[in-house]
Amino acid sequence: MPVLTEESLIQIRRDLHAMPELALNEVRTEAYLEKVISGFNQAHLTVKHIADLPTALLVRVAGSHPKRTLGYRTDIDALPVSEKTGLPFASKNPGVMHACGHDIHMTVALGVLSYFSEHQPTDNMIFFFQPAEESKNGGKLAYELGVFEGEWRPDEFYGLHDNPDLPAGAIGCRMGTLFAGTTEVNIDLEGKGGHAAYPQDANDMVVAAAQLIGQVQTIISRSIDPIEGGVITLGKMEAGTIRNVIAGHAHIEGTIRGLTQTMIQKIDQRLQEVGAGIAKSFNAQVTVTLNQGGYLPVENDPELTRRFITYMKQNDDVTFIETEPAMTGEDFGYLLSKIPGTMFWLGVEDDSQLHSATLNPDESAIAKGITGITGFLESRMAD
Ligand SMILES: CC(=O)N[C@@H](CCC[C@H](N)C(=O)O)C(=O)O
Repeated sequence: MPVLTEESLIQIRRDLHAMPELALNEVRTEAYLEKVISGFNQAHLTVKHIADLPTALLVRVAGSHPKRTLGYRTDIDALPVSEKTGLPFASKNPGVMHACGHDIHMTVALGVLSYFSEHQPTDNMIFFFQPAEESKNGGKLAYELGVFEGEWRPDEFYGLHDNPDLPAGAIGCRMGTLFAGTTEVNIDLEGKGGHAAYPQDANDMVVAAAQLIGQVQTIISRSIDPIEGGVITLGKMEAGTIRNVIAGHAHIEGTIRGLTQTMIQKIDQRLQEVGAGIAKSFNAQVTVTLNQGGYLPVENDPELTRRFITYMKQNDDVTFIETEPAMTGEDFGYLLSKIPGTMFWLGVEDDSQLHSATLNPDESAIAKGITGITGFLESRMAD
């Protein structure tokens, strides 16, 4: 059985791109991945399912002379974004899109796995196809279900994220913190609805929500050290039903970003305080619900990351770029808080940003990524 060709990798990526599924609903995606893997040389492979996390998939490759177990993780979920790329292989699932490039991530993981299914590694390997990265903490769920126990526990964990700002196929990484930690924010404002003509008898939650949003935007600019920085984005708001009814309820969803836990906790606290202030001044009930889940800052392990960067810099086939920390979040941060490892970027050069309806990653990154990653993992096994 040959290792996946560049042509078949592109086809796999396009198939996956056309069938995006949301967090914890990746049923067809999981089945597709399993079908592709069933075509690999099975001599040293063991597949594992998790009853309580049915869209997750793990594959163990038994090493010939194992000194350790190397883990490689890819996320598999998509986003509630309506695709506007116009590509022939665009999403066939309306309102859902691989707008964060997890189709590229999965294809690279399959390429690396197919290589090691043909070239038995010396160390053991665990490939983790993880559901629910964009929300619902799939990495943390898996860890807490005891998935990484016994022979399924990696000693080191590696994973990538695609990056449209880097040249296609380039590897980006840094020592220390690569990605921010995040807190998911839900805010419910409860007042009293009424007739548009009689505001004196109602308690308008559209006005209260507008004030709250304005005040929230002062948290970063007035309460946070600008050298450290942070982000609050309120990405969704719902209130009211019709123009001439005063809304008695408003709902807001957002996300907080900070590069340290201390910073995230400070922003969390200020948000609670602003919510309490709005509740008081509008005589309303304001419930601020914060959930960090597994989205801890992504902290690269010093020694493993030094080895990773050294390998990538010395490899003539790899364009390596030292990157700054990013305010993107990743629940791989949770897994790296339990198991040392390295997260890195794979360049996919595109004008559109991650989470954009027009994201169109450069597919030439796939083969280059696989070459760099398999080379690094083999060099790690030789240590
Ligand atoms: C790489 C990336 O875009 N990741 C997502 C992770 C979501 C974090 C969490 N659900 C939140 O929204 O707070 C991101 O939005 O950065």
